[in-house]
Amino acid sequence: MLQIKNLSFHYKEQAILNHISFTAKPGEHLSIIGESGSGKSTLLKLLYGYYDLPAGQIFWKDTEVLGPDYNLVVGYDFMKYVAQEFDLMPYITVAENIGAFLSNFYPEEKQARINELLKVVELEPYANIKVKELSGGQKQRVAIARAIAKEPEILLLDEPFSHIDNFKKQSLRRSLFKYLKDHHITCIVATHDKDDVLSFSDQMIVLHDAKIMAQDTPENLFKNPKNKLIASFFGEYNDLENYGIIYAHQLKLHDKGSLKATVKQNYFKGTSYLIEADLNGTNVFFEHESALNIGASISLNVSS
Ligand SMILES: Nc1ncnc2c1ncn2[C@@H]1O[C@H](COP(=O)(O)OP(=O)(O)OP(=O)(O)O)[C@@H](O)[C@H]1O
Repeated sequence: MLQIKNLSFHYKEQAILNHISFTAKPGEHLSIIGESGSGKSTLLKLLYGYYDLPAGQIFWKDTEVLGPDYNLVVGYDFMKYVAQEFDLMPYITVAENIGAFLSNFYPEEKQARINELLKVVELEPYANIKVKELSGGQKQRVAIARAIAKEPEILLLDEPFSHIDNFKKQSLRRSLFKYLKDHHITCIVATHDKDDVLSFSDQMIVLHDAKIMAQDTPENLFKNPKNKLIASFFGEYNDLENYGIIYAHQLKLHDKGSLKATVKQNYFKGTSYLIEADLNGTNVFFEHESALNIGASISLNVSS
């Protein structure tokens, strides 16, 4: 079990993290979300032992994670960290980078393991290309493969797909998170992307004002967002008098709807349109299968 006990941290005077406590079980997948600057990366670095803790403790099983005051070399064998800036060896190939920390004792096993990892991150065609010739997204995939090469017990991922295009992102996400679950690797992900969280995380932590503002399953937080910050992570929403937070997909055009509004703008979203309308002087957003005439008077209903 990963245990974070009453952790506080500051770079200068201002607290970045204040009295943070949570746990993650072996094999569990936990996401950390929060606005830019809320301390997600700092928290991952602290979990990795990158800084000394002014207050609080971090344990993995019986081992206390300690910072550079206690460890000559930052980090522990049971844990790997893929930072936003990945640190690869540019003049050797993708396969050599992935295998850099694997034992040379059994060359065939080593090659099989490299091939398996190339498959997980979908980089088989690039095995023999030098890393300096790769794009940012390809480098990010090499960094992920190298981090899981020696099967860590915990993997810390900071915005793991931020450099990866939408063509690859969906299948890569499924492939990596399935691999981690199958191998019982605890995974802590800092992310801005709801798609990293909704289908894959067991728990989700929302950081705000240096504290944990909410912690629950993604499904519970999605279905009952207790404030606008949480709702905004999941999508377009409205804060309606008498109703509270209502996502755009919950507000529907309805002949007998009690909310009278005027269409202001249509935004094509692929599977539907996001319609912006004026409701008593307030902008509201709802989804609809087609665009509506600007200026049209409409009635809306809230559906569950
Ligand atoms: N090395 C540092 N020295 C001083 N302040 C820092 C340092 N690293 C981060 N900070 C500050 O700490 C706060 C938290 O930064 P952090 O990178 O942890 O946020 P984040 O939630 O990961 O942001 P983002 O989503 O933009 O990556 C920010 O205000 C940032 O400016």
